[in-house]
Amino acid sequence: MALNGKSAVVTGAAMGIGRAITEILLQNGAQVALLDVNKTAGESLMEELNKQYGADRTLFLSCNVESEEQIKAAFQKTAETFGGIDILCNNAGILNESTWEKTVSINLMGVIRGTYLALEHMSKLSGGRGGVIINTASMAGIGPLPTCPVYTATKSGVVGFTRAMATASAASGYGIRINVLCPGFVQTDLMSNITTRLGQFSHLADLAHQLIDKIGIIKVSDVAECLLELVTDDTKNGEALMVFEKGRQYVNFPSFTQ
Ligand SMILES: NC(=O)C1=CN([C@@H]2O[C@H](COP(=O)(O)OP(=O)(O)OC[C@H]3O[C@@H](n4cnc5c(N)ncnc54)[C@H](O)[C@@H]3O)[C@@H](O)[C@H]2O)C=CC1
Ligand SMILES: CCCCC/C=C\C=C\C(=O)C/C=C\C/C=C\CCCC(=O)O
Repeated sequence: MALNGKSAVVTGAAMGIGRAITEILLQNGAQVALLDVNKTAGESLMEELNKQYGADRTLFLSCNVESEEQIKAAFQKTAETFGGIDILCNNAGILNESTWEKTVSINLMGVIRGTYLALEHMSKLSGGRGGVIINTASMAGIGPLPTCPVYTATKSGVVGFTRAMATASAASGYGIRINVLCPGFVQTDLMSNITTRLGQFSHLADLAHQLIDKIGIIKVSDVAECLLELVTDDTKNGEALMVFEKGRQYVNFPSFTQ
């Protein structure tokens, strides 16, 4: 899919990986609605991007992915402003093992809420143009991160949801491809001051550091380049793409259908 003139929505767009995703979509010609719960950071980023890409290319919408109502309103506003929705990046996420119900609500339920509400705008069965949905999971969703069992569970959930929805979409004729990004450690705010957010597992922080030494830390731009591949390559549906210091790798899952 070529991105020129396409309309995209990115959740958790104000900083970190979401910001890098927003920038790569803009660089490739898309119009982007930035959804984030952090109004100050979101509005200031939109001002910066407006100067760089032109005022008609971005739209900041204050939106908490825990709220169905707020997502619905944000998608409606995006569709009215840009004339539809072609790309959704469900990226917003947190890591907090102490407030674990909130972690589930944002990381897993937020992705499901966003996807289901987007179908109303994107699915060819409900008058949409089809398109692509990319969910941000983590390598933690493939192999466990022992310091963060609930975070790991949400990311495994996002991988499973994406793969099942991708097959459901193809079998139903939605015209939407759905893929999942699985980054390793990425230099963002989520990685800093993490020890308190590991809750009852903070004593295991050394295990995480050993993993970091093993797989390295990458830049947000490395993740954004993988997103671009998953969005633009029309052959990719139901794929999980890992990205870490050694490079990128599609996950080979066992197949039970042959
Ligand atoms: N940084 C890392 O090492 C990795 C991060 N990830 C995932 O990438 C995604 C983005 O994380 P980062 O950029 O690292 O984090 P970050 O903390 O730098 O940025 C997260 C953004 O999401 C927004 N956000 C948080 N809760 C929200 C909510 N309820 N509704 C709307 N927006 C909300 C924040 O305001 C912020 O702008 C997350 O899903 C995270 O789990 C995956 C693998 C590794
Ligand atoms: C192959 C096994 C799983 C590898 C998981 C790799 C990376 C996942 C990263 C994330 O999704 C989230 C980022 C940070 C994780 C949390 C703890 C790191 C602790 C760092 C610290 O204490 O400074």
